Amino acid sequence: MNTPKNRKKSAPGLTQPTDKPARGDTAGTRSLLPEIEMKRLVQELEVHQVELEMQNEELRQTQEALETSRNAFAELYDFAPAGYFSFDPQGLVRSVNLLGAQLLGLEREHLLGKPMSRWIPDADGRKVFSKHCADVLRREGNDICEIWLQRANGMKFHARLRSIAKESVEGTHGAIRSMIVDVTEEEKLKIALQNAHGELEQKVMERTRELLLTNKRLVLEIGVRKDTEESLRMAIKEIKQLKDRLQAENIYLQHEAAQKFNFGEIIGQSSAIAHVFDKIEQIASQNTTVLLQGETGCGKGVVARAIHARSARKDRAMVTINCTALPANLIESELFGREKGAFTGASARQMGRFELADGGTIFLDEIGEMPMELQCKLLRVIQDGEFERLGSPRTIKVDVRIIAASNRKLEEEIKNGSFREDLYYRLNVFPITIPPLRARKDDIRLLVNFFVAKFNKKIGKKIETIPKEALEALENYDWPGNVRELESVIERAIIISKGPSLQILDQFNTSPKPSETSGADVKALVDLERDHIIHVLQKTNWRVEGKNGAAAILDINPSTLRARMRKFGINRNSI
Ligand SMILES: Nc1ncnc2c1ncn2[C@@H]1O[C@H](COP(=O)(O)OP(=O)(O)OP(=O)(O)O)[C@@H](O)[C@H]1O
Repeated sequence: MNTPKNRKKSAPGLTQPTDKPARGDTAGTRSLLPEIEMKRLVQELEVHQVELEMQNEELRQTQEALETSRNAFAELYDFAPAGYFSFDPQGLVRSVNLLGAQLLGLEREHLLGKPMSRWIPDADGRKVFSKHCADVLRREGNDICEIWLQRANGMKFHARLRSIAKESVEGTHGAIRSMIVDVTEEEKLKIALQNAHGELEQKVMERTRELLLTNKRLVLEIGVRKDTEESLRMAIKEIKQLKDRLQAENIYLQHEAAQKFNFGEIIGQSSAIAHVFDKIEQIASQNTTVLLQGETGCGKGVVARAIHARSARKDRAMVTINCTALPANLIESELFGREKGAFTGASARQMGRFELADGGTIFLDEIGEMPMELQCKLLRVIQDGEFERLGSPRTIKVDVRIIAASNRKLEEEIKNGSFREDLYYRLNVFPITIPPLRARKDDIRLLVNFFVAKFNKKIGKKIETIPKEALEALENYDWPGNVRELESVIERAIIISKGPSLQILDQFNTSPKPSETSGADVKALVDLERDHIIHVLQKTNWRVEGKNGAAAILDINPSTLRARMRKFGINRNSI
């Protein structure tokens, strides 16, 4: 900015030198100051004048800028988003912006100089306001209060006042400037929020109460369940005990039933077979040699197995030797074993059946068929438990229980000279005679049922009934082949039966019955067998083996047929 001093230096050209005396100058003054001095003064005056004019201009511009700024401020003030009020210490409105007047629904001039309390509808609010003003003035700081205000149209709104004290100048009491905002919506939201919060809390409390109750119930239920579980466990234990007892009873009953109707695998309820059962019971646990006698197929094999199964040797083997099934020249090596090269064809060392049966039982089936020379060796084994393998001088000692069986009357064989008497007495320590099936007809029905069940299972049939006539026919038949024959008849019938009823196609020849006790009749039966074998052999031109051989026609093994032939002394030359 140009200071007057500067301007004095920088604008010398502005001064207009003049020779004329200054206006108003008296003649006396002119006479006092030299003219040159006068001119200089005039020049200076002119410079001052110019400077004043410039300063005037500057002032005017500053005033204009001030006016513009004031207008802008007034606009800002009027249209600010809050009501601006200033009050004197008594609460009279000194100034208010446009929005402030609009908040109260009035023209600005109707507010100025009026007490603010006029628009505070309630006495409490008025108290709050005057206290607020006093506090603001006293603290000369920022303070907030909330009161209800009432518009000119009577509508109330919730107002928030944020006030500040205006410094008092000397001699004045200062003033309060307040910004007033309508917070009705905000308050409503706040209340709604508070209500929602309250509701939420209420709900949480209710839910918590419910959960606590549920929890309590659950705890009770768990207790009840635990009790139930405990009683269930007890019940299961009791059931198990009952089951065990039932099973035991069942086993006992089954045992009873077995005792009553069968004996292990031996089926029968007749008094004749019951007598056999008693004998088995008596002798099974002993080491005694047993001689089983009875017709072919009557069950000597099953009785031998029953004795072994009830003996202390049951866990060791029962070795069976069918003396008819073995060729005469092999019986010895089969029984006692052989060393390699003991005879032509003995390519390897072989253990005999007596050695195999060591600790167990040996069942010598069809003992009557045993060649005389071997009977002696057998006697030695029975007496001393000793023998030698074929081709070996070494004596072997064994512990074997002997059960022998014969379908021939051995006493007769002794008489015929085909069986050693001493061996017979050694074997006949405990004889058991198994009655033929015709002597125990009471067992037939039971045996039929047993075989039907057995072959149903084996063949996969479902035979459920046996016609009365069929049963009667079976009961009336004499069964020369005994139980084996009955078993074959039932197996055949099951195979051919269609549907659930048993069909028996076999024709049973019920020729006059031989007396069961007569020894002569038994002999007659043997003779019948001998005659029949001779008859068949003659028909086949003495061919034993092969498709059209006598063995095939008789439905027996060729070695069995040969044994029978030996037994009956049948040979082509002698007939
Ligand atoms: N009481 C029975 N209960 C059930 N099955 C029996 C009975 N008796 C015999 N059997 C059966 O009959 C068939 C012949 O029995 P087993 O071989 O014991 O007779 P066996 O008298 O030894 O005959 P063989 O003198 O020809 O050697 C076998 O299948 C056997 O299971």
